[in-house]
Amino acid sequence: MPSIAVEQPVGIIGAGSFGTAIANLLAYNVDVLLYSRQAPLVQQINETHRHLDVDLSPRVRATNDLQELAQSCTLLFPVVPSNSFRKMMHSLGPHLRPYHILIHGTKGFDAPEQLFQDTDDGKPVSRSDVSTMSEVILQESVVRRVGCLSGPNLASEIMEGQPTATVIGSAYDEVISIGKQVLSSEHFHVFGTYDLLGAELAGALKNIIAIGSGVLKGKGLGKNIQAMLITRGLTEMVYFGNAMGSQSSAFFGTAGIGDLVATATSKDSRNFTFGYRLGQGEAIEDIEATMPELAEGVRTLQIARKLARHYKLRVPITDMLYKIVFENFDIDRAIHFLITYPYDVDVDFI
Ligand SMILES: NC(=O)C1=CN([C@@H]2O[C@H](COP(=O)(O)OP(=O)(O)OC[C@H]3O[C@@H](n4cnc5c(N)ncnc54)[C@H](OP(=O)(O)O)[C@@H]3O)[C@@H](O)[C@H]2O)C=CC1
Ligand SMILES: O=C(CO)COP(=O)(O)O
Repeated sequence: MPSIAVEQPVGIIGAGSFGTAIANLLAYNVDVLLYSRQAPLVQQINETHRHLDVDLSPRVRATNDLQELAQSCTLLFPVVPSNSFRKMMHSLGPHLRPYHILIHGTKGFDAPEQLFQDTDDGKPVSRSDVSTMSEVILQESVVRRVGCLSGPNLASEIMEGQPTATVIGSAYDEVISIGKQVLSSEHFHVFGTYDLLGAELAGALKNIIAIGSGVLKGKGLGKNIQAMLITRGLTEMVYFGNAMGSQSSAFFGTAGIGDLVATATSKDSRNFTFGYRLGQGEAIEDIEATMPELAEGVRTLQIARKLARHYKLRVPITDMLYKIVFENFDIDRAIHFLITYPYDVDVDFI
Protein backbone atom coordinates (compact mmCIF):
# COMPACT_ATOMS: atom_id res chain seq x y z
CA MET A 1 0.00 0.00 0.00
CA PRO A 2 1.46 3.44 -0.90
CA SER A 3 2.33 5.82 1.89
CA ILE A 4 -0.52 8.30 1.99
CA ALA A 5 -1.53 9.13 5.51
CA VAL A 6 -5.30 8.94 5.86
CA GLU A 7 -5.17 12.06 8.01
CA GLN A 8 -3.83 13.96 4.98
CA PRO A 9 -6.56 15.59 2.88
CA VAL A 10 -7.11 14.61 -0.74
CA GLY A 11 -7.19 17.52 -3.19
CA ILE A 12 -9.58 18.31 -6.02
CA ILE A 13 -8.93 20.96 -8.66
CA GLY A 14 -12.15 22.29 -10.17
CA ALA A 15 -15.29 22.91 -8.14
CA GLY A 16 -17.66 22.21 -11.03
CA SER A 17 -20.31 19.47 -11.23
CA PHE A 18 -17.94 16.51 -11.27
CA GLY A 19 -15.32 17.96 -8.91
CA THR A 20 -18.07 18.60 -6.36
CA ALA A 21 -19.55 15.11 -6.80
CA ILE A 22 -16.08 13.56 -6.30
CA ALA A 23 -15.55 15.74 -3.23
CA ASN A 24 -18.59 14.23 -1.50
CA LEU A 25 -17.57 10.70 -2.55
CA LEU A 26 -14.05 11.15 -1.16
CA ALA A 27 -15.46 12.58 2.06
CA TYR A 28 -16.81 9.13 3.03
CA ASN A 29 -13.16 8.16 3.61
CA VAL A 30 -10.91 11.22 3.87
CA ASP A 31 -10.79 14.96 4.43
CA VAL A 32 -11.06 16.88 1.17
CA LEU A 33 -9.52 20.14 0.00
CA LEU A 34 -11.46 21.52 -2.96
CA TYR A 35 -9.68 24.14 -5.10
CA SER A 36 -11.62 26.82 -6.96
CA ARG A 37 -10.12 29.85 -8.65
CA GLN A 38 -13.10 31.89 -7.49
CA ALA A 39 -12.43 33.38 -4.05
CA PRO A 40 -16.12 34.23 -3.37
CA LEU A 41 -17.10 30.62 -4.12
CA VAL A 42 -14.42 29.34 -1.74
CA GLN A 43 -15.80 31.60 0.97
CA GLN A 44 -19.38 30.50 0.25
CA ILE A 45 -18.47 26.80 0.40
CA ASN A 46 -16.59 27.19 3.66
CA GLU A 47 -19.36 29.24 5.25
CA THR A 48 -22.45 27.38 4.03
CA HIS A 49 -21.17 23.91 3.12
CA ARG A 50 -23.46 24.09 0.11
CA HIS A 51 -22.58 24.28 -3.56
CA LEU A 52 -24.57 23.60 -6.75
CA ASP A 53 -27.68 23.07 -4.59
CA VAL A 54 -26.03 20.19 -2.79
CA ASP A 55 -25.01 19.79 0.85
CA LEU A 56 -21.29 19.24 1.09
CA SER A 57 -19.82 16.93 3.69
CA PRO A 58 -18.31 18.77 6.69
CA ARG A 59 -15.06 17.02 5.68
CA VAL A 60 -14.90 19.18 2.51
CA ARG A 61 -13.04 22.48 2.83
CA ALA A 62 -12.40 24.84 -0.09
CA THR A 63 -9.26 26.79 -0.92
CA ASN A 64 -8.23 29.40 -3.45
CA ASP A 65 -4.53 28.69 -2.98
CA LEU A 66 -2.81 26.18 -5.28
CA GLN A 67 0.34 26.20 -3.18
CA GLU A 68 -1.63 25.27 -0.07
CA LEU A 69 -3.35 22.53 -2.04
CA ALA A 70 -0.10 21.02 -3.31
CA GLN A 71 1.62 21.26 0.08
CA SER A 72 -1.32 19.74 1.98
CA CYS A 73 -2.14 16.87 -0.40
CA THR A 74 -0.11 14.04 -1.92
CA LEU A 75 -3.07 12.82 -3.93
CA LEU A 76 -4.84 15.25 -6.27
CA PHE A 77 -7.83 14.84 -8.59
CA PRO A 78 -7.80 17.45 -11.39
CA VAL A 79 -11.36 17.74 -12.75
CA VAL A 80 -11.43 20.70 -15.11
CA PRO A 81 -12.66 20.72 -18.73
CA SER A 82 -10.16 19.62 -21.36
CA ASN A 83 -9.94 23.11 -22.89
CA SER A 84 -8.61 24.46 -19.55
CA PHE A 85 -6.52 21.49 -18.50
CA ARG A 86 -3.12 22.57 -19.84
CA LYS A 87 -3.60 26.10 -18.50
CA MET A 88 -4.52 24.67 -15.11
CA MET A 89 -1.40 22.46 -15.19
CA HIS A 90 0.76 25.51 -16.03
CA SER A 91 -0.44 27.06 -12.77
CA LEU A 92 -0.27 23.89 -10.69
CA GLY A 93 2.91 22.36 -12.17
CA PRO A 94 5.44 24.56 -10.31
CA HIS A 95 3.91 23.50 -6.98
CA LEU A 96 4.12 19.77 -7.69
CA ARG A 97 6.89 17.38 -6.60
CA PRO A 98 7.73 13.82 -7.74
CA TYR A 99 5.92 12.35 -4.72
CA HIS A 100 2.55 13.70 -5.88
CA ILE A 101 -0.05 11.40 -7.44
CA LEU A 102 -2.57 12.84 -9.93
CA ILE A 103 -5.74 11.01 -11.00
CA HIS A 104 -7.77 13.16 -13.40
CA GLY A 105 -11.47 12.94 -14.19
CA THR A 106 -11.49 14.90 -17.45
CA LYS A 107 -13.07 13.35 -20.55
CA GLY A 108 -11.53 15.05 -23.54
CA PHE A 109 -8.31 15.75 -25.43
CA ASP A 110 -5.79 18.56 -25.46
CA ALA A 111 -4.77 20.04 -28.83
CA PRO A 112 -3.34 23.35 -30.04
CA GLU A 113 -5.92 26.14 -30.50
CA GLN A 114 -4.98 26.32 -34.18
CA LEU A 115 -6.59 22.91 -34.73
CA PHE A 116 -9.99 24.29 -33.77
CA GLN A 117 -9.70 27.25 -36.13
CA ASP A 118 -8.57 25.22 -39.15
CA THR A 119 -11.24 24.25 -41.61
CA ASP A 120 -11.71 20.57 -42.18
CA ASP A 121 -9.29 20.78 -45.09
CA GLY A 122 -6.71 22.68 -43.03
CA LYS A 123 -3.38 21.36 -41.81
CA PRO A 124 -3.55 17.62 -41.10
CA VAL A 125 -3.21 16.50 -37.51
CA SER A 126 -1.03 13.69 -36.22
CA ARG A 127 -1.05 11.87 -32.89
CA SER A 128 1.77 14.09 -31.58
CA ASP A 129 -0.52 17.14 -31.90
CA VAL A 130 -3.09 15.58 -29.57
CA SER A 131 -2.54 14.76 -25.89
CA THR A 132 -4.59 12.91 -23.36
CA MET A 133 -4.86 14.58 -19.95
CA SER A 134 -2.37 12.18 -18.35
CA GLU A 135 0.08 13.11 -21.12
CA VAL A 136 -0.48 16.80 -20.33
CA ILE A 137 0.29 16.11 -16.65
CA LEU A 138 3.53 14.36 -17.63
CA GLN A 139 4.45 17.20 -20.01
CA GLU A 140 3.70 20.01 -17.58
CA SER A 141 5.01 18.66 -14.24
CA VAL A 142 7.56 16.40 -12.58
CA VAL A 143 4.78 14.05 -11.49
CA ARG A 144 5.07 10.52 -12.89
CA ARG A 145 2.42 8.60 -10.96
CA VAL A 146 -0.65 9.52 -13.02
CA GLY A 147 -4.03 7.94 -13.58
CA CYS A 148 -7.53 8.65 -14.77
CA LEU A 149 -11.02 8.11 -13.46
CA SER A 150 -13.52 7.00 -16.08
CA GLY A 151 -16.94 5.38 -16.06
CA PRO A 152 -20.70 5.97 -15.93
CA ASN A 153 -20.42 8.84 -13.45
CA LEU A 154 -23.14 11.38 -14.21
CA ALA A 155 -22.49 13.99 -11.53
CA SER A 156 -26.19 14.68 -10.90
CA GLU A 157 -26.84 11.03 -9.97
CA ILE A 158 -23.73 10.82 -7.77
CA MET A 159 -24.79 14.00 -5.97
CA GLU A 160 -28.17 12.39 -5.24
CA GLY A 161 -26.31 9.54 -3.55
CA GLN A 162 -27.15 6.98 -6.25
CA PRO A 163 -24.75 4.03 -6.60
CA THR A 164 -22.41 3.50 -9.54
CA ALA A 165 -18.90 2.34 -10.44
CA THR A 166 -15.80 3.76 -12.03
CA VAL A 167 -12.42 2.52 -13.22
CA ILE A 168 -9.03 3.96 -12.38
CA GLY A 169 -6.58 3.57 -15.24
CA SER A 170 -2.89 3.73 -14.44
CA ALA A 171 0.37 1.96 -15.19
CA TYR A 172 1.09 2.06 -11.45
CA ASP A 173 -0.42 -0.41 -8.97
CA GLU A 174 -0.06 2.15 -6.21
CA VAL A 175 -2.11 4.73 -8.10
CA ILE A 176 -4.94 2.24 -8.60
CA SER A 177 -4.83 1.01 -5.00
CA ILE A 178 -4.70 4.49 -3.47
CA GLY A 179 -7.55 5.61 -5.71
CA LYS A 180 -9.61 2.61 -4.56
CA GLN A 181 -8.71 3.31 -0.95
CA VAL A 182 -9.99 6.88 -0.97
CA LEU A 183 -12.97 6.54 -3.33
CA SER A 184 -14.58 3.16 -2.59
CA SER A 185 -17.79 3.18 -0.59
CA GLU A 186 -21.15 1.44 -0.51
CA HIS A 187 -22.18 3.99 -3.16
CA PHE A 188 -19.16 3.70 -5.42
CA HIS A 189 -17.32 0.62 -6.70
CA VAL A 190 -13.84 1.22 -8.09
CA PHE A 191 -12.31 -1.07 -10.72
CA GLY A 192 -8.70 -0.85 -11.88
CA THR A 193 -6.95 -1.21 -15.23
CA TYR A 194 -3.39 -0.82 -16.46
CA ASP A 195 -4.75 0.45 -19.81
CA LEU A 196 -4.68 4.14 -18.92
CA LEU A 197 -4.77 5.23 -22.55
CA GLY A 198 -7.77 2.99 -23.28
CA ALA A 199 -9.71 4.38 -20.30
CA GLU A 200 -8.94 7.96 -21.35
CA LEU A 201 -9.84 7.36 -25.01
CA ALA A 202 -13.09 5.59 -24.10
CA GLY A 203 -14.11 8.41 -21.75
CA ALA A 204 -13.47 11.10 -24.35
CA LEU A 205 -14.79 9.35 -27.47
CA LYS A 206 -18.10 8.19 -25.98
CA ASN A 207 -19.16 11.85 -25.81
CA ILE A 208 -19.29 11.98 -29.62
CA ILE A 209 -21.65 9.02 -29.72
CA ALA A 210 -23.73 10.55 -26.92
CA ILE A 211 -24.27 13.61 -29.11
CA GLY A 212 -25.40 11.33 -31.95
CA SER A 213 -27.77 9.44 -29.69
CA GLY A 214 -29.26 12.73 -28.53
CA VAL A 215 -29.77 13.78 -32.15
CA LEU A 216 -31.80 10.62 -32.83
CA LYS A 217 -33.91 11.14 -29.72
CA GLY A 218 -34.44 14.79 -30.66
CA LYS A 219 -35.69 13.62 -34.06
CA GLY A 220 -38.25 11.46 -32.26
CA LEU A 221 -36.68 8.15 -33.31
CA GLY A 222 -36.90 4.99 -31.23
CA LYS A 223 -34.77 2.42 -29.43
CA ASN A 224 -33.83 0.24 -32.42
CA ILE A 225 -31.86 2.94 -34.15
CA GLN A 226 -30.49 4.28 -30.87
CA ALA A 227 -29.17 0.79 -30.08
CA MET A 228 -27.57 0.58 -33.52
CA LEU A 229 -25.93 3.98 -33.11
CA ILE A 230 -24.47 2.88 -29.77
CA THR A 231 -23.33 -0.44 -31.29
CA ARG A 232 -21.70 1.07 -34.37
CA GLY A 233 -20.42 4.02 -32.32
CA LEU A 234 -18.67 1.60 -30.01
CA THR A 235 -17.08 0.01 -33.08
CA GLU A 236 -15.75 3.42 -34.17
CA MET A 237 -14.38 4.00 -30.66
CA VAL A 238 -12.50 0.67 -30.93
CA TYR A 239 -11.06 1.69 -34.32
CA PHE A 240 -9.77 4.96 -32.82
CA GLY A 241 -8.40 3.13 -29.78
CA ASN A 242 -6.59 0.49 -31.81
CA ALA A 243 -5.08 3.14 -34.10
CA MET A 244 -3.91 5.19 -31.13
CA GLY A 245 -2.38 2.27 -29.24
CA SER A 246 -4.94 1.03 -26.72
CA GLN A 247 -6.50 -2.42 -26.49
CA SER A 248 -10.02 -3.22 -27.69
CA SER A 249 -10.87 -4.55 -24.22
CA ALA A 250 -10.86 -1.02 -22.76
CA PHE A 251 -14.01 -0.25 -24.73
CA PHE A 252 -15.95 -3.20 -23.31
CA GLY A 253 -15.46 -2.22 -19.68
CA THR A 254 -16.63 0.44 -17.28
CA ALA A 255 -15.01 3.34 -19.15
CA GLY A 256 -16.29 2.11 -22.52
CA ILE A 257 -19.69 0.48 -22.85
CA GLY A 258 -20.48 1.42 -19.22
CA ASP A 259 -20.10 5.13 -19.73
CA LEU A 260 -21.42 4.99 -23.29
CA VAL A 261 -24.77 3.55 -22.16
CA ALA A 262 -25.09 6.11 -19.36
CA THR A 263 -24.14 9.14 -21.42
CA ALA A 264 -25.88 8.17 -24.65
CA THR A 265 -29.24 7.54 -22.94
CA SER A 266 -29.49 10.17 -20.18
CA LYS A 267 -31.06 13.59 -20.33
CA ASP A 268 -28.65 14.46 -17.50
CA SER A 269 -25.77 14.16 -19.98
CA ARG A 270 -24.75 17.48 -21.50
CA ASN A 271 -23.52 15.74 -24.63
CA PHE A 272 -26.81 13.86 -25.10
CA THR A 273 -28.71 17.10 -24.42
CA PHE A 274 -26.62 19.01 -26.94
CA GLY A 275 -27.47 16.39 -29.58
CA TYR A 276 -31.13 16.28 -28.53
CA ARG A 277 -31.49 20.01 -29.08
CA LEU A 278 -29.77 19.73 -32.47
CA GLY A 279 -32.22 16.96 -33.37
CA GLN A 280 -35.09 19.23 -32.32
CA GLY A 281 -33.90 21.71 -34.93
CA GLU A 282 -32.13 24.29 -32.75
CA ALA A 283 -29.14 26.09 -34.25
CA ILE A 284 -25.76 25.24 -32.75
CA GLU A 285 -25.12 28.91 -31.86
CA ASP A 286 -28.37 29.05 -29.86
CA ILE A 287 -27.57 25.82 -28.05
CA GLU A 288 -24.06 26.95 -27.14
CA ALA A 289 -25.31 30.36 -26.01
CA THR A 290 -27.85 28.83 -23.63
CA MET A 291 -25.92 25.82 -22.30
CA PRO A 292 -23.95 27.02 -19.29
CA GLU A 293 -21.92 23.82 -19.09
CA LEU A 294 -19.69 22.53 -21.78
CA ALA A 295 -20.41 19.49 -23.94
CA GLU A 296 -16.90 18.02 -24.25
CA GLY A 297 -17.95 15.94 -27.26
CA VAL A 298 -18.15 18.98 -29.55
CA ARG A 299 -14.47 19.68 -29.12
CA THR A 300 -13.60 15.98 -29.22
CA LEU A 301 -15.50 15.68 -32.50
CA GLN A 302 -13.19 18.22 -34.15
CA ILE A 303 -10.10 16.40 -32.93
CA ALA A 304 -11.42 12.94 -33.74
CA ARG A 305 -12.36 13.93 -37.28
CA LYS A 306 -8.79 15.07 -37.93
CA LEU A 307 -7.31 11.99 -36.26
CA ALA A 308 -9.56 9.79 -38.42
CA ARG A 309 -8.07 11.42 -41.51
CA HIS A 310 -4.56 10.90 -40.14
CA TYR A 311 -5.14 7.20 -39.41
CA LYS A 312 -7.36 6.69 -42.50
CA LEU A 313 -10.16 5.25 -40.36
CA ARG A 314 -13.59 4.26 -41.63
CA VAL A 315 -15.75 6.14 -39.09
CA PRO A 316 -18.97 7.22 -40.86
CA ILE A 317 -20.83 8.16 -37.65
CA THR A 318 -18.04 10.51 -36.59
CA ASP A 319 -17.91 11.93 -40.13
CA MET A 320 -21.66 12.54 -40.30
CA LEU A 321 -21.82 14.10 -36.82
CA TYR A 322 -18.97 16.41 -37.76
CA LYS A 323 -20.88 17.51 -40.85
CA ILE A 324 -24.11 18.01 -38.88
CA VAL A 325 -22.45 20.04 -36.11
CA PHE A 326 -19.92 22.06 -38.10
CA GLU A 327 -21.26 22.14 -41.67
CA ASN A 328 -25.00 22.37 -41.06
CA PHE A 329 -25.53 19.07 -42.87
CA ASP A 330 -29.12 17.88 -42.97
CA ILE A 331 -29.78 15.29 -40.24
CA ASP A 332 -32.18 13.20 -42.35
CA ARG A 333 -29.61 12.99 -45.14
CA ALA A 334 -27.00 11.91 -42.59
CA ILE A 335 -29.28 9.14 -41.26
CA HIS A 336 -29.97 7.99 -44.85
CA PHE A 337 -26.24 7.95 -45.56
CA LEU A 338 -25.52 5.82 -42.49
CA ILE A 339 -28.37 3.34 -43.07
CA THR A 340 -27.28 2.77 -46.68
CA TYR A 341 -23.56 2.85 -45.91
CA PRO A 342 -21.94 0.13 -48.07
CA TYR A 343 -20.20 -1.93 -45.39
CA ASP A 344 -21.81 -5.08 -44.04
CA VAL A 345 -19.32 -6.75 -41.69
CA ASP A 346 -20.88 -6.82 -38.26
CA VAL A 347 -17.78 -7.19 -36.06
CA ASP A 348 -14.38 -6.86 -37.67
CA PHE A 349 -12.05 -6.49 -34.68
CA ILE A 350 -10.85 -8.72 -31.87
N1 LIG B 1 -20.45 16.45 -14.99
C1 LIG B 1 -20.34 15.14 -15.10
O1 LIG B 1 -21.33 14.40 -14.95
C2 LIG B 1 -19.01 14.52 -15.40
C3 LIG B 1 -18.00 15.26 -15.94
N2 LIG B 1 -16.81 14.65 -16.25
C4 LIG B 1 -15.73 15.40 -16.86
O2 LIG B 1 -15.20 16.29 -15.89
C5 LIG B 1 -14.70 17.46 -16.54
C6 LIG B 1 -15.28 18.67 -15.84
O3 LIG B 1 -16.67 18.61 -16.00
P1 LIG B 1 -17.66 19.35 -15.02
O4 LIG B 1 -17.20 19.32 -13.63
O5 LIG B 1 -19.00 18.76 -15.30
O6 LIG B 1 -17.59 20.81 -15.62
P2 LIG B 1 -18.14 22.17 -15.02
O7 LIG B 1 -18.29 23.09 -16.16
O8 LIG B 1 -19.30 21.91 -14.12
O9 LIG B 1 -16.95 22.68 -14.08
C7 LIG B 1 -15.65 22.86 -14.52
C8 LIG B 1 -14.86 23.48 -13.40
O10 LIG B 1 -13.50 23.59 -13.81
C9 LIG B 1 -13.02 24.83 -13.30
N3 LIG B 1 -11.89 25.31 -14.07
C10 LIG B 1 -11.85 25.61 -15.37
N4 LIG B 1 -10.62 26.03 -15.70
C11 LIG B 1 -9.87 25.99 -14.57
C12 LIG B 1 -8.53 26.32 -14.26
N5 LIG B 1 -7.68 26.75 -15.20
N6 LIG B 1 -8.10 26.16 -13.00
C13 LIG B 1 -8.94 25.73 -12.05
N7 LIG B 1 -10.24 25.40 -12.27
C14 LIG B 1 -10.68 25.54 -13.53
C15 LIG B 1 -14.20 25.76 -13.43
O11 LIG B 1 -13.97 26.83 -12.56
P3 LIG B 1 -14.63 28.27 -12.78
O12 LIG B 1 -16.00 28.12 -12.19
O13 LIG B 1 -13.72 29.16 -12.00
O14 LIG B 1 -14.64 28.54 -14.25
C16 LIG B 1 -15.33 24.87 -13.01
O15 LIG B 1 -15.51 24.88 -11.62
C17 LIG B 1 -15.11 17.35 -18.02
O16 LIG B 1 -14.01 16.91 -18.76
C18 LIG B 1 -16.19 16.28 -18.01
O17 LIG B 1 -16.23 15.54 -19.20
C19 LIG B 1 -16.60 13.33 -16.01
C20 LIG B 1 -17.57 12.56 -15.45
C21 LIG B 1 -18.86 13.09 -15.10
O1 LIG C 1 -19.12 11.66 -18.60
C1 LIG C 1 -20.17 11.82 -18.05
C2 LIG C 1 -20.85 10.75 -17.29
O2 LIG C 1 -20.02 9.66 -17.08
C3 LIG C 1 -20.87 13.12 -18.12
O3 LIG C 1 -21.35 13.29 -19.37
P1 LIG C 1 -21.73 14.75 -19.88
O4 LIG C 1 -20.43 15.53 -19.92
O5 LIG C 1 -22.31 14.49 -21.23
O6 LIG C 1 -22.73 15.34 -18.94
